[in-house]
Amino acid sequence: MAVQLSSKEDYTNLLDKYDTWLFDCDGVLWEGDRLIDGATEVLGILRRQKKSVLFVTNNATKSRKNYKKKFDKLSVEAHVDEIFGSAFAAAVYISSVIKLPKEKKVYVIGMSGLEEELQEEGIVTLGGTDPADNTLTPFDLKDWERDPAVGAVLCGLDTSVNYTKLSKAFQYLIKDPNCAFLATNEDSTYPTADGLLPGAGAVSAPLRFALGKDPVSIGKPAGTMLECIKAKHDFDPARTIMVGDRLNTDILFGQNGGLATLLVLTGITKEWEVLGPNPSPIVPDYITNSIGDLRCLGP
Ligand SMILES: O=C(O)[C@H](O)[C@H](O)COP(=O)(O)O
Ligand SMILES: [Mg+2]
Repeated sequence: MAVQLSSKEDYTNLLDKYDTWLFDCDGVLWEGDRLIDGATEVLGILRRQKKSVLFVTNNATKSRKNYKKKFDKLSVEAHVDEIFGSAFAAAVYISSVIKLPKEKKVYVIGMSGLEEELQEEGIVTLGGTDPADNTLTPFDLKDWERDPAVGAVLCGLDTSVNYTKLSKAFQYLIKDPNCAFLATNEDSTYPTADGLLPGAGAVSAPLRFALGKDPVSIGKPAGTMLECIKAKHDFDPARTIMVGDRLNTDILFGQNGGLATLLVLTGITKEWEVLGPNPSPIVPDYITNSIGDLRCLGP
């Protein structure tokens, strides 16, 4: 059963128990460009208490450098080495886990941040923000020449997804049985400042349906991102807590990694999903309304 945090003593105990705090971003620190009330103060409190603060987002629309600019714009202290996104994890996965040969290319359904992380890892990309792929002109297969060098299709949140991109990705995956089908993450929805929108999982869903198979999903709850974090930061899983808003990504990611988990209710998950009447089988260690509740630990 999740421990519902409410008193200053509850939050103080959490502060004493955990040295490393992993924060999900969308729905925990912000919704779109709107900061969650108190988030900046609480991050400041944790840093003053000499806690390690890391950011772990499934949002593949931005590279780590882009996220650093977003943090700066929102006046939230963050260092690029503290930021881990599924775009970065996907680049590491392709280069270091499946070790895609350098002569192979990746067809991308995704945005510039994803392309940037892949290209920084030395991976040649097709699709993505290429104007030839960002068109509503009907796709005509006889006018298109498949690039045989494509060895993987990677899907991330793409707010410009279209039939041309889906068709090219589909062709790459049915014509070459060795072409890897990858997704940065499979979040069903995306919490913006003005409400829910379809998430990255809804972008790859047409391909899953047309192909009759699922992609390898690299983001939370998969362990790839935690492996990326371990490669850069020393931390004790027993004294590390993952703070998230989605049970089947953030909380499961924490549990898979042997971390403590704190669910906040400022994003996707609603209280009844944890407390009943029909609770999820994924049960966080702790639950609180907002990360802002930890302000009581200030100044
Ligand atoms: O659709 C998506 O990609 C996700 O909703 C979104 O970007 C999740 O980001 P996170 O909550 O992991 O920061
Ligand atoms: Mg989130």
